[in-house]
Amino acid sequence: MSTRTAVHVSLRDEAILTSPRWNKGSAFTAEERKAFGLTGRLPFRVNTLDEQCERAYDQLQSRESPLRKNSFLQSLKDQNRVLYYSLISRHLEELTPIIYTPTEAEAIANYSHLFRRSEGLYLTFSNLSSMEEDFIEHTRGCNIELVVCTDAEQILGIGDQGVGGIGIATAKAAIYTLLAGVNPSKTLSVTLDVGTDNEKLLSDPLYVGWPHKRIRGEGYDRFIDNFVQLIRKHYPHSLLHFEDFGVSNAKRLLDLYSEKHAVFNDDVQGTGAVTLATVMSAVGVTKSSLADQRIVVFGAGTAGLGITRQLRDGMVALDNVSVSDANKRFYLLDRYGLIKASLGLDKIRDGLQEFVRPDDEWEGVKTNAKGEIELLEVVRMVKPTVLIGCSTLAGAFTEQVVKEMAKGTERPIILPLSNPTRLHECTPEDANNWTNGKALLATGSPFPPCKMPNGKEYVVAECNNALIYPGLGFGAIVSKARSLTDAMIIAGARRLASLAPALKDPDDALLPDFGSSPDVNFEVAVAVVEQAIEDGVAGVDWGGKEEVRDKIREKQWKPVYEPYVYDVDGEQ
Ligand SMILES: NC(=O)C1=CN([C@@H]2O[C@H](COP(=O)(O)OP(=O)(O)OC[C@H]3O[C@@H](n4cnc5c(N)ncnc54)[C@H](O)[C@@H]3O)[C@@H](O)[C@H]2O)C=CC1
Ligand SMILES: CC(=O)C(=O)O
Ligand SMILES: [Mg+2]
Repeated sequence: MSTRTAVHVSLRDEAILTSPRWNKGSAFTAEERKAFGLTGRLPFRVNTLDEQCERAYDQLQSRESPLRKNSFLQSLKDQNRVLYYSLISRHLEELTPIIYTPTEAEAIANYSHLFRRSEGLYLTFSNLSSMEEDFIEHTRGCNIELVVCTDAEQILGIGDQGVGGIGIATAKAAIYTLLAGVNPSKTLSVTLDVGTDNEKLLSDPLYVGWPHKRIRGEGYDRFIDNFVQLIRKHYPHSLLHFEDFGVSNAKRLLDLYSEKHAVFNDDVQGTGAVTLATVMSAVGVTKSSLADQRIVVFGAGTAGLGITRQLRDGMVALDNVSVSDANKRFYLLDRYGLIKASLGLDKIRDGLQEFVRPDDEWEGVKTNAKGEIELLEVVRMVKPTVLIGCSTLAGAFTEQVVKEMAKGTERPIILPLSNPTRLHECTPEDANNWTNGKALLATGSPFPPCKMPNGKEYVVAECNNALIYPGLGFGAIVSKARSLTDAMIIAGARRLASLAPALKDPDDALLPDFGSSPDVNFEVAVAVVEQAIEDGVAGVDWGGKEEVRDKIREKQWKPVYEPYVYDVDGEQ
């Protein structure tokens, strides 16, 4: 007999079997079958969750392509939530790339053709007048703690995906549950459908989103503001996570709302934090400090700027250098080559000004026909110790660039972070070969280990924000923090860096593997809560460090079946 307290549930019969939240399928016990009118609706045998996972895993294996596995898992999620999370938790390293990058990018790009049933909340620009009603209808009876939203303008590295963006919101929310233990019933995934500029989608007769050019300017701002005000009104203590907004909106919206609500932009802050941890781990191997690095960032968009600012803030906080000295350690490039003063205001986006290089520093340096200074020249001149790619330009880190970098530094730190896999600036294997195994590497999507010249394998760390954002967000949620402060983010990054295998063995990976990401995110959440309490922004008053750990553990949702009793006034 189970000693767990039974949950009171009011759904019966077909309604409970078709509710992904409550359905247990063949695992309903004999008593539950009787109480919920299921005896004749299920085959005789009562399965355990272990048996169900074994069967589901076999079924999954019969699908060959990653995309088919992705849609199988999506169906499973629609049928039985506990089974979905339990199955993935048991095969985390194998199945995360199926439900997240890289496969989810393919699922999103084909969203309208794969569409079977709704997931999350679709708020459409043309239905602005019913936004609140739609919102209330969808969230009735829920106690939402986390909202993940996207406007889908820059999904991973594949650009504008219109309504298909719901796929990244739900994938990011699922990762919160898998890696941090956020209760899936308390999360809301939202796509803000403001149209799309993706011509392929607009001309597709099967496109299920709003077939309209993307709304920009005042209309867009009003729509987003309506949405944010709804969240503030109905769920004032929730965390609002922005994902894959375009470069002209991501940082702007974060700044606009950060004083008013607990907001988090994953591409800016999550990517910044995981990259800070990676570089901290790498400088541990090279026995130098953050502030000693010369850092080239290729692709100065949302992620590029988020990474740059976070590394800069890390230098200031941890190495005690001034902001202006720290700014000088960075060299940013975008479509127009090196970002230098003479590029002019139209080519230098807001937020980049602090990192613009003076022209006189580059006198005499070779330019291309358009007068731009390209990556190879920058590498020649700067002799960077760190090279980061977030440009979506596959192959940008050529053999020549990487070899040039290796001439100027003993252990080049190279992070091709663009997703999905096919968009990486170089493969780790190439970077490893071109540097005779000297490069310290991490990538945005998973890659197999590289063979070192001495025959050993080098495990390539996955520098993906998923290694840290679930812990950052969960820490903010459980501490009831009014905001996710810079200090909380740095605390999370430091905790992640402290868990790097390379700390113990310099030939090992720069970050822990995804198999251990639940433990890693737990530690990140602990660091975030401790910092929130120290900074006085937490809404809880937990005493010692052990209490923080116990409370976080208590609040984690786990994919296990709770016993149910039928109750006409129970949950639904
Ligand atoms: N590993 C991770 O955790 C993360 C990886 N990313 C990846 O980073 C990439 C960029 O994402 P966002 O910053 O959100 O996009 P974004 O569109 O804001 O930034 C991309 C930047 O690269 C620039 N760019 C494009 N072509 C270029 C070229 N030929 N040369 C130089 N610069 C060029 C663009 O002008 C833009 O400024 C994507 O592939 C995304 O998947 C983003 C967030 C997290
Ligand atoms: C990982 C992620 O957030 C991105 O590639 O956009
Ligand atoms: Mg993203």
